[in-house]
Amino acid sequence: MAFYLGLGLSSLLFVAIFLFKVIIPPFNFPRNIPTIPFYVIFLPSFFNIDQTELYNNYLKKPLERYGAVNIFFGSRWNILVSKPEYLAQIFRDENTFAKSGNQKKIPYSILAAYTGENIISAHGDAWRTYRRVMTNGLQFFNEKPFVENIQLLCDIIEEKNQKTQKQAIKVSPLIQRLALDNISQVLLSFDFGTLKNDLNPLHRHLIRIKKQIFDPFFLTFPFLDQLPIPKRKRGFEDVKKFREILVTTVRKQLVDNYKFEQIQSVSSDLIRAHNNEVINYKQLSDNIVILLVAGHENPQLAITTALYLLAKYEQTWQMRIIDEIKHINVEDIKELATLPCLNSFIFEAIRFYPPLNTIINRCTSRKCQLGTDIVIPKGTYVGYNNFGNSHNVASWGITADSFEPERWGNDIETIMKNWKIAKNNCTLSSFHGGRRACLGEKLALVELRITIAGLLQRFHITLGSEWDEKMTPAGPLCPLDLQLNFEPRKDRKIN
Ligand code: HEM
Repeated sequence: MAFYLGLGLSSLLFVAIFLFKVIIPPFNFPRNIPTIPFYVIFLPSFFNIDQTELYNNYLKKPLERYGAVNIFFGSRWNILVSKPEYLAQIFRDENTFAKSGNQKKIPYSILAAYTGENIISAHGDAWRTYRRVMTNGLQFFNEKPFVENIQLLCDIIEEKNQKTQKQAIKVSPLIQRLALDNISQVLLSFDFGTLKNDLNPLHRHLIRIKKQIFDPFFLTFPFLDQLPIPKRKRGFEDVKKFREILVTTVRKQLVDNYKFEQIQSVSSDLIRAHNNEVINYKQLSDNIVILLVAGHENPQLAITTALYLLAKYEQTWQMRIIDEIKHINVEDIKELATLPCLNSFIFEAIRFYPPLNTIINRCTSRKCQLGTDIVIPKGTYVGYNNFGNSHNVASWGITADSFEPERWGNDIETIMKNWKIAKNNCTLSSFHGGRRACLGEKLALVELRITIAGLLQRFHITLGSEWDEKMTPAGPLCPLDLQLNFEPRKDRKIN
């Protein structure tokens, strides 16, 4: 009897401590910024609201007024920032706001097993080494596969149109195939091959892993990955196998074909660094995986969003861009980079719906002060909200919530200058900023330009009539299950 009473009491105590930790931020968290009620982050799991609605209803007011809030996210209390001055300070002071990715934050999770410690998540010497090895290959690449793959995708769309008598097409799976083939060919020296065969085993393996990783319940409570749950155990096995197959494929392509000695690419640079013992096998694998993950997922989100906005503004921006691109060669990436409507549209799409919305992966290495008066204890996770930052009225004026590519300027020089200014003063943080700025920005922009131009030369795009206009409820930001009509253009350009 006494045993059961003791067990009951300790269970109650455990639940009470657990609830206390979830409901109230730690006592040493700043009191001069608002605390978002803990349940807010769970709302999209129970109600049909997307993350832009969640932001507008629960975060916008406090964030725009105070620039920072206490928020419960990913099993812990964090400080979330959206004021450009605070972001600039965080990006500048790498030592105090130290990168601390999933491998440190939730080392026991499937997510951490998947991507490990890589160029995006690492801090200090390891990060500097990765950056030295990988920067060159991420800046100089052969973009030809982007051109070939967009033609393959257009052929698939035409085939689907014929089979389904022009019903609206589900876009996300197609863009995922495009983005995977693009990045594997351009950065990793092999062809994922999903545009030619969407049932290929590596692709099916990846789809399975993505489902396990982005399971909203386990994303919210990652500590559960420590329990012997059969479904999650299978997830760990899947991740292990996928990493092995991926790294073996890349090495085989490069080393067995004796190509890597002659090739200058990010994957051959990584293999050379491994052969020269600059990095070990785990570091090689972690970075190959992150090239595939960041290299396909982020462009996939940005392309999906861009297609949605092209369809939504079909009578204005789509027409203007068609006018610009209808006679040009999609291979001519220099010319694509000079087109005002195409480029201002892409920049506005990335401002309007930043593909990576909430990023919380910095941990304070000492007690510090954000701005003039927000005192943050040591060991606190600090992150930023990109959607909030790029919709902030103080930075973007009263049209912050309107989609207006013209805000970037009318001529390409002004557009490029404004893009740079917005990144430098941190009013736009979609590609991060400072020393840890995204190394794939140039590649992603080239891919977006080629993809949009290639598609618009062959199709007029409209929103599927049945599609419910919603963004994703949590995690990466893009239209949810987007469906579009692709009407073949009569004045199609033959390249
Ligand atoms: C539209 C597409 C993209 C967006 C919006 C984007 C955004 C970002 C963001 C927000 C970060 C900081 C992440 C963090 O702190 O956790 C980042 C870092 C990074 N991104 Fe991208 N990214 C894109 C495409 C790419 C591509 C195609 C690659 C190629 C592999 C890439 C490679 C990287 C790398 C290597 C870093 C780490 C830089 C460092 O910390 O030194 N990104 N990106």
